[in-house]
Amino acid sequence: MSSKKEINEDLVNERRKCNFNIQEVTHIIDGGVENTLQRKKIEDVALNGGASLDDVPEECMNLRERYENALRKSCVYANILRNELLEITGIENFGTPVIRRTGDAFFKDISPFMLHLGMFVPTIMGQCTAEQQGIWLPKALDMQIIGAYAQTELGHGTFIRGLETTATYDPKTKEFILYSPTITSYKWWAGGLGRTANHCIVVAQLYTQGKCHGVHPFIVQIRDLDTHMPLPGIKVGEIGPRMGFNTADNGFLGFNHFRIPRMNMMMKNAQVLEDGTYVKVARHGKLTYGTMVFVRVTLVNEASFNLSKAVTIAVRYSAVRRQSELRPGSAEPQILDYPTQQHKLFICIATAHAFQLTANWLWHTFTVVQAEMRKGNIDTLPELHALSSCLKAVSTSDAAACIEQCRFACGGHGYMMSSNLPYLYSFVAATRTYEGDYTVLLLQTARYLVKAWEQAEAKKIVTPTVAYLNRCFDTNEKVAWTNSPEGIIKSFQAIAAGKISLCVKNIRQRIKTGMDYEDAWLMTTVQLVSAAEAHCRSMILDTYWNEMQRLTKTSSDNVKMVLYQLTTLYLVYWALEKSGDLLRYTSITEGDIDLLQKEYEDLLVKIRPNAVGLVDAFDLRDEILRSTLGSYDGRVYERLMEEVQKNPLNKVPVDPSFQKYLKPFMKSKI
Ligand SMILES: CCCCCCCCCC/C=C\CCCCCCC/C=C/C(=O)SCCNC(=O)CCNC(=O)[C@H](O)C(C)(C)COP(=O)(O)OP(=O)(O)OC[C@H]1O[C@@H](n2cnc3c(N)ncnc32)[C@H](O)[C@@H]1OP(=O)(O)O
Ligand SMILES: Cc1cc2nc3c(=O)[nH]c(=O)nc-3n(C[C@H](O)[C@H](O)[C@H](O)COP(=O)(O)OP(=O)(O)OC[C@H]3O[C@@H](n4cnc5c(N)ncnc54)[C@H](O)[C@@H]3O)c2cc1C
Repeated sequence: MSSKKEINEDLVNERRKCNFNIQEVTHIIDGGVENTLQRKKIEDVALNGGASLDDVPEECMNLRERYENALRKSCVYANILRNELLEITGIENFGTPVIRRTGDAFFKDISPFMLHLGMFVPTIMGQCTAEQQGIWLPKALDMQIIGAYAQTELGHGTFIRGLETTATYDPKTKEFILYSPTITSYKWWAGGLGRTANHCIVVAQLYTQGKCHGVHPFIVQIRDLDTHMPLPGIKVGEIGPRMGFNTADNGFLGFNHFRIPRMNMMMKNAQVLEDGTYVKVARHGKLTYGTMVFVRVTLVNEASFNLSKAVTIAVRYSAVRRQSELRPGSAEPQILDYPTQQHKLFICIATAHAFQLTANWLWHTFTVVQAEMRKGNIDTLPELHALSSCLKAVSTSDAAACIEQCRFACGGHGYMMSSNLPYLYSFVAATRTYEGDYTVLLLQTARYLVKAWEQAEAKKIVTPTVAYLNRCFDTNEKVAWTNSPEGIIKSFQAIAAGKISLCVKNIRQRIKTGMDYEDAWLMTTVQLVSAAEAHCRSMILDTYWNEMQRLTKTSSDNVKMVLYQLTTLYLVYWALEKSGDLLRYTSITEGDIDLLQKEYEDLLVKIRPNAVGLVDAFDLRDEILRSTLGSYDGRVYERLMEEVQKNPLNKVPVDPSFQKYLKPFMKSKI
């Protein structure tokens, strides 16, 4: 066991073995040297005081203490944010992933301000007119008002058109009347709504001049700004303990004929004039869903970031942990030396890279589409919706599975809250559901793919992300298998095209048997989800491979080599995972699959000496990792012991409940 200041010897050796320049890889992950410098600057400012650390671990507090503690830290952090960080990032980038990342040094669970910054402010930016932004944005950015995003109801989350809350315009008073007509119409789940927010965005069915115009967003004050009491006509509270997000005070909200001024309707995309006339401004009916698209785009980055944390913890721990013996009497190996452990972990490093590069690419696409829309061109929105839907679904789902694998890789200690792995898992598991459930979003992408297929069939040129359909359309034969990165990507495109084609064929056949289109679609949804997933995987593989090629053009040889090995590992891993599909849609043989398996195992051996270097390259400060198992110095056992001292149960040698229950119980007769 190392002394307090020392770095664990095994980790020292691992770092000595690493044969590439770690900083170079950090710059690639960050998207350039400038970004790394900016990130470090933000981290230095945000984490300067080490204000994040709790005397008692969050998990040892009761619900109320946890909430209060999270609020205390949120205020500390928000002060740093508005007084110092905003100046560094600029308003337009204040929600930058880097700020989100430094926030994790303060909260193991979640900040009650998360939704204010993550959705309330972006919705004001995206759904308000310039005049409305002038009113709300400065107050929101300065946190004079704190908001939530209340869309989901007890009865409906997925099906937004089915929301029941009504906002009825009264031209006499120039107000909207908000009403919750049923128990299922109560808003449910909104983060920050239960105890913290004094305002929220409410998505409600708009009625004016006796007609319903569908769901629209409104900005609503729900609590008094001085007393914080709910305003008359508002019923608000916390929904109760959940698997994670326990400090986010997710809330419920009901309205009893609650009135808000006309101008509190967010009017960028549609307006209600003083006399009650409804005016549609937007050229696309779904622009009111804009905040969701934005958050889905950011969630791909979230998936990568959280996974990079989990795998840093698990790889460092696996270098420190020794277990079993390979031969009788031999020294216990580091568990990282077991190929099965490498199989669990190296794919997680590669996945974090794949999602990071895909997230950067998606963010760029998002900004291009936004710029086009500002010019009045909405043609690229459907493609963005299809892209962000499937990438959000697959990246959050894969990241959750990988984080759970990292926990498995840490054995019993991984189950400790102090490892931080359970927190990471519960956070990312929620991302698979919120902001659009996995299946539901893949079905949105499937709609787009079926249309694209029909266009390809009509010999029309389709959009860039589905351009492979034009190429694959005429191929009746199986695609020729070649074992190369390009060959694997092409094969995945063939799988996606084959699956989409089959879906279209099955829908048409079902219609021929007398089904209407909706039923034929419904009966094909299992295959449609699979087709959308295949399309998404082909895009991730393609983006990861091509972006890594581009980004390493000027890198040193060893960096090129290790990143090539990692990218190839990812491609080969997925080829093996989907070998059934490859056998169906390409000319791959059993022999080729054996070769792929061998290549995969060889790659594990090659990557092994650089494993710790690769996770060090994520450059995650200990304050952000917050893990007894994953710190840079590898003092795993000391930290586990230190954590025991902080456990309130250990404050007294005999628990008071002994006298109360255990002693009388033991002394009682059977
Ligand atoms: C001080 C402390 C600091 C702490 C640090 C803070 C740092 C801040 C930074 C934070 C950064 C990141 C973290 C963010 C974290 C956020 C946490 C979020 C928590 C969770 C929030 C929520 O969950 S909010 C609620 C989300 N709800 C949903 O997503 C619902 C899902 N359902 C839907 O989207 C729709 O109902 C659905 C699309 C499924 C169907 O809609 P519907 O109207 O019925 O449409 P359809 O009939 O199916 O389709 C019609 C056509 O419309 C097209 N379409 C649908 N949606 C869109 C769209 N969004 N854009 C464009 N087009 C769309 C669809 O494709 C159809 O087209 P077609 O041509 O007719 O086929
Ligand atoms: C931690 C957390 C935080 C949240 N924060 C917020 C927030 O701040 N604001 C907010 O408004 N909401 C929030 N939500 C709500 C969230 O957006 C919804 O829970 C989510 O969109 C899923 O909707 P649902 O709960 O109605 O699930 P349901 O739609 O009821 O899904 C249940 C099952 O039915 C399936 N299903 C549903 N519809 C279909 C379909 N058409 N085809 C096939 N299968 C279908 C789904 O795949 C799923 O398996 C939060 C949720 C969580 C868990």
